[in-house]
Amino acid sequence: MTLFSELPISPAILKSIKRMGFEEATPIQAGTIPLSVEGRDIIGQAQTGTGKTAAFGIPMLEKIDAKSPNIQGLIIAPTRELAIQVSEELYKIGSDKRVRVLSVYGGQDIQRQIRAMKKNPHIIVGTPGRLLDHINRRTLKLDNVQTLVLDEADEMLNMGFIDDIESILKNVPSTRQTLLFSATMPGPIRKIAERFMNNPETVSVKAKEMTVENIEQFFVKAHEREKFDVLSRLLNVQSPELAIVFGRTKRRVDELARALEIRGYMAEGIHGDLTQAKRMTVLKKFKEGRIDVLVATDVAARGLDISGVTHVYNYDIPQDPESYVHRIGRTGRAGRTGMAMTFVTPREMNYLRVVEQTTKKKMTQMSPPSSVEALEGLQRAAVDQIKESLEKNNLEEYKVLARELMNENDALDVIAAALKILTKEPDSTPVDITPEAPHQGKKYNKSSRSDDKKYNPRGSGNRGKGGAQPYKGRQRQPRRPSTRQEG
Ligand SMILES: Nc1ncnc2c1ncn2[C@@H]1O[C@H](COP(=O)(O)OP(=O)(O)OP(=O)(O)O)[C@@H](O)[C@H]1O
Ligand SMILES: [Mg+2]
Repeated sequence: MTLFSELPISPAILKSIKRMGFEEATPIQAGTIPLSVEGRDIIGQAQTGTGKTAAFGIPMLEKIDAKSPNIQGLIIAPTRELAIQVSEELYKIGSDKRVRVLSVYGGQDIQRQIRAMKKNPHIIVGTPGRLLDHINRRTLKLDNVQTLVLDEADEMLNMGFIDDIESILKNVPSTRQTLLFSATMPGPIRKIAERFMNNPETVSVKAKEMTVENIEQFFVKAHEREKFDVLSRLLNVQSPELAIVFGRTKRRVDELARALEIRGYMAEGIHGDLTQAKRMTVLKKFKEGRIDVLVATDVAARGLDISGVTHVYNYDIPQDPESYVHRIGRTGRAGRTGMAMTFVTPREMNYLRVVEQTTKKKMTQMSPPSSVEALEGLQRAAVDQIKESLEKNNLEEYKVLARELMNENDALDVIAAALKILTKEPDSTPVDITPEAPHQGKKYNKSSRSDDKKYNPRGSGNRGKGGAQPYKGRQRQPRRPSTRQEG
């Protein structure tokens, strides 16, 4: 156990960390902060939700000269929401030191960002596309950058992003310190990473499994046509506080969100084709609990830290084992517990085993709940509501009427009636979901991209993305034209 006070951290930053409620450093923080403060290049790998942001953020903030007007730190993140989140966390850690942090990302007014740039931020957190845009407009000067971080490094160095990263790096001094962090770091990507680094030290928090122990992992066998009913029943039985449902394509996400809404769930979708304003409102509503099911593509798989996510459902099995690790890692963060359910069609069973081999963790088979169990789940939720109300103990105004009901009826009947009214009985309104072809595990290839990435003409990694076609056996999916890259 290491306390933050035992690490080489200055008083101003310690003060901010303390205010955030952190006392003990997590293993990745204890393992990398001293090395990083010394100036070493680091590849840091540790499980999801174990504090990698502060692990790279604290040493970067340590080195900032808050009196200088220059940009001294650059962090590149794969999605806009993650760039925002990382900049918020760094702002908090650096607030007593008065470090200025700015996030720049696509979908936001560029003029506004240019104005913000004139206020001399010390640290920029950005997505690759928008960073390049600023570099090309000469509105971003990176010659004084001393620390560079690639958050979700393996994703950033994957085919879809590598060219942009290389172009950005040409504008950063080669004397910089480079820090790469992720929960996953496949071998071939580590090789690419080393090209950008100077004698890097790898700090990998040793764990038996790649996934976090306190996430219970299940798989549910279901045919494509059964998946939606299985999902509704699971939601009814498990009544998550907040749940994320991952689907393979944007269309899938739209259809699922709509279908869940029709069946009476508070659900909305998020994916790369929505406007940035919409993406942000959906995420805000989810964080505030105004919706409790977020349906998402892999755009929400990496890095997002939303407290209260108790359940992750992989409605479609992820494209690669890394995506599995990151998706389920949206729950079970910072020591909390969580549950992950992966839907698998009979033909995807072999691929499920590939995922298990990579994560070194077996998933437990769960049988889909019956309609009776689903109803019981909903009834239990109603009972919980009553118990909660009893605890609040503010029922005085209802007691006169309650007494009246009890005088005229049997008490058990009265309670049963109240329960029946409170129970949100299962809804079977028909919904329309276009079937997807199964994941073709055998042809599994590391260059598989999530739907929000640039189309990669070199790889064969576009399987499963032509989900618009009704399932026609083993037919190859049509090639998908280039999609806009996250900017
Ligand atoms: N030392 C600490 N003590 C308590 N909480 C912490 C500590 N460090 C970080 N946290 C909190 O833990 C949560 C997860 O941290 P963070 O998002 O940095 O994880 P991560 O390792 O980057 O995960 P991912 O791989 O999913 O990106 C955050 O809410 C963060 O504020
Ligand atoms: Mg992270």
